[in-house]
Parts: sequence; C-alpha cells; structure tokens
Amino acid sequence: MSLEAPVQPPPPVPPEKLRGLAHLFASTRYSLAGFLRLLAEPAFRHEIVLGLVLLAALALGGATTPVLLIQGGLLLALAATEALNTAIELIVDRVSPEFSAFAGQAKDLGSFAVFCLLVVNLGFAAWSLLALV
Ligand SMILES: Nc1ncnc2c1ncn2[C@@H]1O[C@H](COP(=O)(O)OP(=O)(O)OP(=O)(O)O)[C@@H](O)[C@H]1O
Repeated sequence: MSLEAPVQPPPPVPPEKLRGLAHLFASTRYSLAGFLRLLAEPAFRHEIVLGLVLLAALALGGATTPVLLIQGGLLLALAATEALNTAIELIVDRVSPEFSAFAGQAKDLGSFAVFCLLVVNLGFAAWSLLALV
C-alpha cells in the first residue's frame, strides 16, 4: 500500500483574482493543497512522527500547557521550513535539472534551514523533559 498523498494536478489556467471572504477561502484551499503536497515528502512524514513522539513524551512527563504550546509552535515552524525547503527543491529541479553548483548550494541551504529547526525542536524538548525530572 502506498503512503504517498495524492498530488493535485495544477489548474490548466491561472485562477481569477478574488477579494474579501472568497480570497480568504481560496487561500485556505491553496494552503491545504500545499499541506497535501508536503505529505508526499517522506521527510515531512518523519517529522510528523517525531512531533507526535515529542508532544506525547512531554504530555506524559507532565509538561505544562505553555511548554506544550511552545513545542507545538516550534513544530509548526519546522513544518513551515520543510514546506519552503520543498518549494526550493521543486524550483531548483525545474531551473537546473542538470548537476550544477547553484543547484547544490540552494538545496544545501534549504537542508540547513530544516536542520536548524530540528535542533531547536529536539533541544527544547530535551530541556523541558530534563526540567521535569
Ligand atoms: N542538480 C544538482 N546539482 C548539484 N548538486 C545537487 C543537485 N541536486 C542535488 N544535489 C546535491 O545532492 C544533495 C541531495 O539532493 P536531493 O535533492 O537528493 O536531496 P534530498 O534531501 O535527498 O531530497 P529528497 O529527499 O526530497 O529527494 C543536495 O543537498 C545537493 O548537495
């Protein structure tokens, strides 16, 4: 059984510009489409598992609500960084499908951004758990 999330094909024509509430609803739909696309990335699925493990460990360890909220916020920041990293990879693969220094550096910079957020998440969880014992 495949765990790949269904990836929606792009619309054949650009959608018309919307205003007001219609714009808000459309933006929400675009964000949901981005989330579903990100689910197709194995790295993001691993990060979801990591996030659930960290939150469960903190909750079972008796962490306070503010600590759980901060950890949740840091996990959302990690998801946002993974989304931007995936967007960079998509653009780089389109602009430079061949091997190039530009492509390698762009992808490595995106990877470093994700790594930084992983360190912050693990560091905060470890510090919080140590404070509980
Ligand atoms: N077109 C390219 N030109 C030069 N170096 C590249 C290119 N594509 C990838 N690389 C190098 O290979 C490394 C791995 O790239 P790759 O795209 O496989 O990353 P990844 O994190 O494994 O991505 P994914 O898991 O999404 O496939 C990059 O960090 C970069 O250093």
